[in-house]
Amino acid sequence: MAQFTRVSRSVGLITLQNPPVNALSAVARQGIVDAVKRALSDPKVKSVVICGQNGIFCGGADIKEFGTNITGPPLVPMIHAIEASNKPVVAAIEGSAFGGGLELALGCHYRVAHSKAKLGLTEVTLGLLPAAGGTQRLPRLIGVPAALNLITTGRHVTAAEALQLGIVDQVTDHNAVDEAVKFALSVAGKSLDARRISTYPCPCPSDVDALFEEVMQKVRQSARGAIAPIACVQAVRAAATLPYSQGMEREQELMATLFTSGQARALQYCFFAQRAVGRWSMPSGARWDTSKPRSIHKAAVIGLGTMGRGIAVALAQTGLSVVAVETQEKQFMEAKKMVSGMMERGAKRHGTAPPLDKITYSQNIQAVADVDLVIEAVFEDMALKEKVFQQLSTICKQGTFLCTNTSALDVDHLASQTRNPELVVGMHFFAPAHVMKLLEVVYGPRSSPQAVATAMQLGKKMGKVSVAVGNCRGFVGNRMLKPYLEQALFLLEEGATPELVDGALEEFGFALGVFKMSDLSGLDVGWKVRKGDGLVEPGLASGPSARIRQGRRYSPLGDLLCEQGRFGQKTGQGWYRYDKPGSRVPRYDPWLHSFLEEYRTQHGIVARRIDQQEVLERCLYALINEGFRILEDGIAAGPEDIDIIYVFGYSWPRHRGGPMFYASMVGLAKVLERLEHYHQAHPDVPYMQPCNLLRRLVASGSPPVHKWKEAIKKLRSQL
Ligand SMILES: C/C=C(\C)C(=O)SCCNC(=O)CCNC(=O)[C@H](O)C(C)(C)COP(=O)(O)OP(=O)(O)OC[C@H]1O[C@@H](n2cnc3c(N)ncnc32)[C@H](O)[C@@H]1OP(=O)(O)O
Repeated sequence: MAQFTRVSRSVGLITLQNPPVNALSAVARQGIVDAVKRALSDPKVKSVVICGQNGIFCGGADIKEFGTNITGPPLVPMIHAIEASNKPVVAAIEGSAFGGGLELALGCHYRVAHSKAKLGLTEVTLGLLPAAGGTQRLPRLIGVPAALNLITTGRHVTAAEALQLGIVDQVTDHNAVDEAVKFALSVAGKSLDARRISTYPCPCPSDVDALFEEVMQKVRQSARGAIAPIACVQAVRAAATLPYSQGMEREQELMATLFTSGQARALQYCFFAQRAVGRWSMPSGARWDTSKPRSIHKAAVIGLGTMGRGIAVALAQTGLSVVAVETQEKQFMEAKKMVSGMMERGAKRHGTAPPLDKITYSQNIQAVADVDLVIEAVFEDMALKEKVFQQLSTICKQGTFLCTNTSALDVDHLASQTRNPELVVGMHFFAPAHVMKLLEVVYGPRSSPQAVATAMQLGKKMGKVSVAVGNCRGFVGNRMLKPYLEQALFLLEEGATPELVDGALEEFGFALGVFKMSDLSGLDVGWKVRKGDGLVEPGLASGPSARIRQGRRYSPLGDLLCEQGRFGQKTGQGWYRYDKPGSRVPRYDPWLHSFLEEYRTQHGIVARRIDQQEVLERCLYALINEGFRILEDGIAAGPEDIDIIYVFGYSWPRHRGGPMFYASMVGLAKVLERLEHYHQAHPDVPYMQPCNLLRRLVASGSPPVHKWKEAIKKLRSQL
């Protein structure tokens, strides 16, 4: 797992060999310890280079080992032995040096990086801290403020930035291992006294307390309840205030509390879940590894509203030729200006040229005749979309994939409007489409595996986390959101306030509570959908039927607000009030509170005290129960798919691992018991009735989340 060879006569070359990312597994660590010993004891070796095979230095500790009985030599003494060596050791960094990989490099006396390499102390993203000396060495090397930034965010830096910060000594466009060997030859025999980072004093600003207080406040705010970033600040503080050996003790102490925490488990689950969703499968048996995608060179976007503009930008930024079609004159002119502005701002941020020439605009749908793939992004109206699909089916060349960016509508019905329904899939982007990472790829019963594979691959190329899901109203994300939103409204009816509900959800870790989020998205969006579904009945201000639709409990609160022209941020009033239309800071609105009181009186509801726990249980368990139904229906292939959709598309706090992982952490029996309780209390809310799959999982001993897929398969075969 680490090969030792002698090169250029006197350089000991140690190559990490643990594909695919040269992670520091027990065997790899043993290999390094053995190879270092060999290099140090070989009198012909005057200096040493450590590199990784296949163009990647090291992806850090082996995450798969966490939670198991870890054997083999620990990282800290291994890195100390390298630093203490009396022969110079040079790290040759190609590809990635992340987490323990960068900590290993910081134990070396010199670092040479390829210009395309990326470096980072990424442990915080896994709920940990850089506990192989990273929190103690990095601040000594680059100073406290820069180290805090890297360690608390886990962000990746380019080789150029690493050079600027002083993390690496040389950057090369040539072969980094060859350059490191040359470097090692040049430093052989030189004193290493000034090269051991652990011996450096930590450069510190004069007012350490003030600095750390300020940083801690900022980190707490952005952490949304995650504990690892806080522990990272505490560990760096130890570097700034204690001698190295005591700092190391503090690092280990803090790590011990993180290592076994539920948050670390959740974040590590997300790491693997994110990769697992790429290995998609369909109920037909079609899979990622047996379905060949087609290359897309030219794509079209139909409809340049908010979504269409974002999609066009995202496609152009991927390097594709894009035909952007908008038939309405006013929208066409406005969209052209907006799209160019979005690309220019994006390019400025990345220091690149805006890909303006990648997009051609047209007001005529005939312009899409020769594209490989179309993404329809017209208004969310089935009749309009039907018409567009009928046109596309006759205009486009043979074999063009036809995709719809719908957030809820029936993809199979749209496929039925075309000559080749197998070429039709849904591509559900999230707003703003050029920024948000999530893409739901929706397959209908007639979508071909190739169409799904192509949309999944295109999503990946666009930098999206793509999840393949089945076709049903709202797919996965929005279908689960519906009971969540409804519960929030019912809670208001019963005595809660928007502030109370949002406060509970934000404390849980959501960036925005449900009412702030609705104000941001626009209340009119849901109103329009409810009108389309025949749920809005303006005449029914009171009486028992005012709060019942289709035999189920219904809350008209949202409709009543919309009737008042309160659409949220855009009108300056919604569940909160805003200083002016378009303002973003929600403020307490006395009008809304009187309105709620009047509403309750009108409907004979006596407000009761509702606590945060009830808010969380009702909103989250309703959403989770729908998640189980989605699994039962085969709309999502596994809990990982649902969790990744929620983490990337709905700001579910990553350190809680997604709704299905969260349910497994709470305990399925407890979720079942609470759902039963709430269903008994609210029998007119059918979706609170615990789903059969949940009952069966509990009956089969509540297997851990990574075993659900298998358990579901078994349960299905028993039916
Ligand atoms: C204390 C804690 C310490 C000291 C640590 O070091 S914690 C680990 C810190 N390391 C990281 O955070 C890096 C994690 N890995 C990545 O960011 C990326 O994998 C990569 C940039 C290194 C490579 O990216 P890419 O080429 O796109 O490949 P994938 O991400 O798809 O990964 C390929 C497979 O390798 C598995 N993998 C990646 N890193 C590790 C790791 N550190 N330990 C174990 N396995 C790892 C990854 O899961 C993929 O496998 P599958 O899941 O697809 O089976």
